[in-house]
Amino acid sequence: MTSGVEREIRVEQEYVDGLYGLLDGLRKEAVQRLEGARRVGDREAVEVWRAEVGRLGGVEQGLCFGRLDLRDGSRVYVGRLGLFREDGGEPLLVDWRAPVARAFYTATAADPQGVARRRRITTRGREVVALDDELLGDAGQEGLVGGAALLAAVTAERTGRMRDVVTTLQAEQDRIVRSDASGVLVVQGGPGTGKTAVALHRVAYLLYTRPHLRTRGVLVVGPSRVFLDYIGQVLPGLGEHSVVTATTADLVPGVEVSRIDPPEVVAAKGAAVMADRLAAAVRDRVRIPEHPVEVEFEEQVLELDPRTCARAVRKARRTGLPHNAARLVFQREIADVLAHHLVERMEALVLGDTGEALDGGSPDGRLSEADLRALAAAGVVVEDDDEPRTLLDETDRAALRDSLIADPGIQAALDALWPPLTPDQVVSDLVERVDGWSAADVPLLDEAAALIGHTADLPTYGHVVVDEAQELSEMAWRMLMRRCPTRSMTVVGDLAQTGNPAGTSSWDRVLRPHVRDRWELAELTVNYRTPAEIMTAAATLLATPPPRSVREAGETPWRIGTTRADLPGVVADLAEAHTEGRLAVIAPSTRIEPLAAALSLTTPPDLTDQVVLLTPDQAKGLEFDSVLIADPAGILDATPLGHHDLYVAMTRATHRLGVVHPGPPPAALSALRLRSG
Ligand SMILES: Nc1ncnc2c1ncn2[C@@H]1O[C@H](COP(=O)(O)OP(=O)(O)OP(=O)(O)O)[C@@H](O)[C@H]1O
Repeated sequence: MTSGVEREIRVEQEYVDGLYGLLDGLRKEAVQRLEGARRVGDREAVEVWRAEVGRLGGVEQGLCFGRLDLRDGSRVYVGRLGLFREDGGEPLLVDWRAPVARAFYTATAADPQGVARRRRITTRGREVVALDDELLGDAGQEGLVGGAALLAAVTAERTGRMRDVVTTLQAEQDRIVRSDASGVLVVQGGPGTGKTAVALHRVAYLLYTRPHLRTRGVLVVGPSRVFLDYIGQVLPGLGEHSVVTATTADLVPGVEVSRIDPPEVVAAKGAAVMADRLAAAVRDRVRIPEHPVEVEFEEQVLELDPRTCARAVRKARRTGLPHNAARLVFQREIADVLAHHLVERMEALVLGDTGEALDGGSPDGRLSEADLRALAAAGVVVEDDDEPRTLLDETDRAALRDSLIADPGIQAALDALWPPLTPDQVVSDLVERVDGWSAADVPLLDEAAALIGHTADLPTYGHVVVDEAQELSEMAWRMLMRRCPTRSMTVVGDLAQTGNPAGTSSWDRVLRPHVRDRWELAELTVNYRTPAEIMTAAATLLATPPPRSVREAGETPWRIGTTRADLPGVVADLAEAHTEGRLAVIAPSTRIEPLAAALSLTTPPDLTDQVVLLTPDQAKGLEFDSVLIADPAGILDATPLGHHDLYVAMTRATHRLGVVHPGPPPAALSALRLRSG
């Protein structure tokens, strides 16, 4: 028996060696081509080959992880990228995203899809260390695909960095990854159901199947920089390096977020009505004078009357252009009228009703010095002969208008009516800017930028992924939609985890205004992270049942009571005694400082540390072997959605959960096992 397995491992090792040999050959060639392109200064080729070197470099671990033996006798090896014989013939390794590889994730005994055997190949480095076969000949067994490999993956100790799940992607996840939805695909699922994993694998899939996205760009939006670092290795491991990651606060360049708003202010700033208020603030900056305004141009006094201004404002607004661009239309309109007055006045000076030359400003019938200067300023050349020029043609009038606009005095008068604006000015009209901006101000600044036309350096993307999407305010959605003109998006989140007072409780409500019916919902139902015991404890915080856990961990969550004063000391002792894997201490923001001191920890956290200290907000999307909640009542009371925050905190654990509560425990946690000191 053993020798049979060993023999099989040897056979696979030989095959896998061949694949790595091919990979090495491709890498060598890519490096040479990159160097060649650099030598000749071909920047385009440098980009292409640099990307290729990155792609080939990223797939070293687990290059080949599966084999399908099909009923027709053929065999398909599945891996992180496609590899072909040097003569370009049959594929030796099929990219997991290719249609033929799909059965690796979705074939079951009940629906074998032509597969007789599915083999999982586990490698360490380049060495094949284990094989795991499933025979799909006999109907009857349903459920999770690749049970042993999956269990090994979900119980493995965490490293502080998310791994890809390409070898154990489950059928319900695969369906979402390969969905051909072209509008907005919403993936709703409870904690640990693999939403983040699925979203990232879908990005890799879309880049493979829709190559134009490589040029149009893909943006992944996550809740924090810490989270983006946490997921940062997943796409490179799938051979994809070209994706941009950002928090919503990063989406407006040059804005430094330096303060935190109270919950009610966050809610108010996030509401869609702010868009109307910003638009009104921009409109209100335009002023129509009540009385005629006198302006001077080359010693001539001209008058700007309210009706002319009102007409120019109407005309500029009718263009639908953003404020700063419409301002130029306004200026042209006014300058046209002023130029017209000026021309009339000059011509009246030199022409009579019959069109004959009259004695004008100077005794000899010539234009006065000031007139000549006005015309010269406009670029109109008046010949210095005895015959005064009688008519100004269109070109002259245009030149006169340009000179009027360029004149500092006129410019100042026009700016007083229709001022050029910056986003900061507009937002400062509406919100109190005490010392710097808050995260909730960023979508307002972006909205203002759109209203005034300050959007030149803001990139757009062909596809946008939004993680923890339940946290986005209506204003943040408006900002994201501006980054994605095609509205091709993958939106993943859990309405039961919404902690942001401006976040959502309905996908339809936030999406419909932008895409109407062009969004569809997919759901994930199995929790791969949090063991059943912990989910049962956390479920007391919810009105609806949580997702089914894929496993029990055998460790019952516990609680310890303490006093307010002793909390940091008790938590520090527990953290010190902790030896198994990574531990997250999750506490309300008011407790972070004393806890950081007691635990000698720094903030912001480094997730690869053995112990980290986080607020529930910072813990969103992350996971740890063990979680210690310090002051659950403090979390519950901190915001109107405190019960969601506590639920998020409790569901970060892959193995162990403890709760330290000063005073009596919150009712929802009172049934937890009481642990002695
Ligand atoms: N098919 C799978 N095979 C192995 N591990 C998986 C699979 N799906 C999910 N996981 C693991 O489960 C954990 C949770 O996944 P993920 O973070 O994507 O969940 P989530 O739905 O985004 O959770 P949350 O809403 O709590 O942020 C991760 O460690 C992930 O690697």
